[in-house]
Amino acid sequence: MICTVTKSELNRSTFRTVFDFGDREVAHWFPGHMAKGLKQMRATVKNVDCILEVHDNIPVSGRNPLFQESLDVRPHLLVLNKMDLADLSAKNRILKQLQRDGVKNILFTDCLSQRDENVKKLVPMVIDLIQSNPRFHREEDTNFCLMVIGVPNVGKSSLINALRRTNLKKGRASKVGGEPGITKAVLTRIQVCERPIIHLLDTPGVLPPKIPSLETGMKLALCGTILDHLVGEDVIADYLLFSLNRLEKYSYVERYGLGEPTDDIQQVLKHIAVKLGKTQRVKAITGVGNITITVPNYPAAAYDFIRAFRKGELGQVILD
Ligand SMILES: Nc1nc2c(ncn2[C@@H]2O[C@H](COP(=O)(O)OP(=O)(O)OP(=O)(O)O)[C@@H](O)[C@H]2O)c(=O)[nH]1
Repeated sequence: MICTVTKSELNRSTFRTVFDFGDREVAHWFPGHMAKGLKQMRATVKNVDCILEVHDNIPVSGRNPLFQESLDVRPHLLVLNKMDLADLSAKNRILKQLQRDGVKNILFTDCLSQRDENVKKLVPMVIDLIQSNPRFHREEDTNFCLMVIGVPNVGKSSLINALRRTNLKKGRASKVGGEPGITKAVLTRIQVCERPIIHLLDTPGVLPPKIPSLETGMKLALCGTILDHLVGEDVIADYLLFSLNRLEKYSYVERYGLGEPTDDIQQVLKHIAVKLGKTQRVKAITGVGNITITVPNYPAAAYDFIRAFRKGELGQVILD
C-alpha cells in the first residue's frame, strides 16, 4: 500500500502534544474579593426556589465543586451558554460526562441571539423543576425566586437580559461586560416573568473558579474568566494556538495568511501584526550606527488573537 503524507501533515506530526505551563502559580490568578460571593450565596439560597448555574465552553472542568458541596440543596438547572461558540459535535459526550457527575437538567443557550429557542424553554423547565420538588417554608409563596450563579464572564447578566427580553419584552436590566467580574456583589432582584411572577437574584453568584490544575486555569483564562494580565496574554495566546491545533481547528491558517498550520506562536503573531498593521518602529543600535526598524507589536497581536477566539471567529470549540 502506498501511503502519501503531505508536507503539512509531516509538519503537524512534530507539533507539541503537551503544553509546557512552566512553574506558574495559579493561586494568584483569582482576585480574593470574588470568593466573598460564596458566603453570601449560602445565606441567600434558602430564599431561592431554583438555581441556574451558567457555564460556557468549559462545561465540565469549569464547574466549581464548591457548588455541589454548599448550594446543591435546591432544584438546579445547568445552563451551557455561548453555544454559538461551541463545537456541538461534542454535545453528546459532554452531556454523558455531566450526567455521570449527577447533573440532570441541562439547557444549551446562545443569549446574544434574539431568536434562541432554548432561552424560551428555560421558564417552563424551571417551573416544572420547582413544582416537582418540595419548597419547604416557601410552599405558600406563589412567586418564584431563582438564583443565577457561575464563574465570571460566562454570560450570567446576558442570560438575565435574554430572559427579560423573551418573557417580558423588556430591555437590559443587567450590565454586560467583557471583563471578568463586572457583576458586582450586590443583591438585586430582577423580574424575568409575569405569569407566574419570577424574580432572579442577580449578581451574588460569582463563584471563584476552582483551579485544580494549570491546564484548567489556562482554559478558564482562554475563555476570559480570569483577567488576562494576571496570566499573561503571551502565554494565553500560545495555549490558544496549542488548543486549536490539538482540536484540529485550522481556520486561523487562512485568516492570517499562514500557508499551513504551525505550532510556533511567534510566527502566528508576526502574521497577525503585519496583517492588522500592528507594528512598532523601534531604534536598534548596530555596528554602523543607530537605525530604526519595524517590529511586530506582539502584545497587540496576542490580544487580537485571543479576542478573535472569544468571539468565535477562529471556529467553534469546546475546550473540555
Ligand atoms: N458569543 C456569545 N457571547 C456571549 C453570550 N452570552 C454572553 N456573551 C458575552 O460574554 C461576555 C460576558 O457576558 P456577561 O453577561 O457580562 O457575563 P457575566 O457572567 O455576567 O460576567 P461577570 O460579571 O464577569 O460575572 C460579554 O462580552 C457578552 O456579550 C453568548 O451566548 N454567546
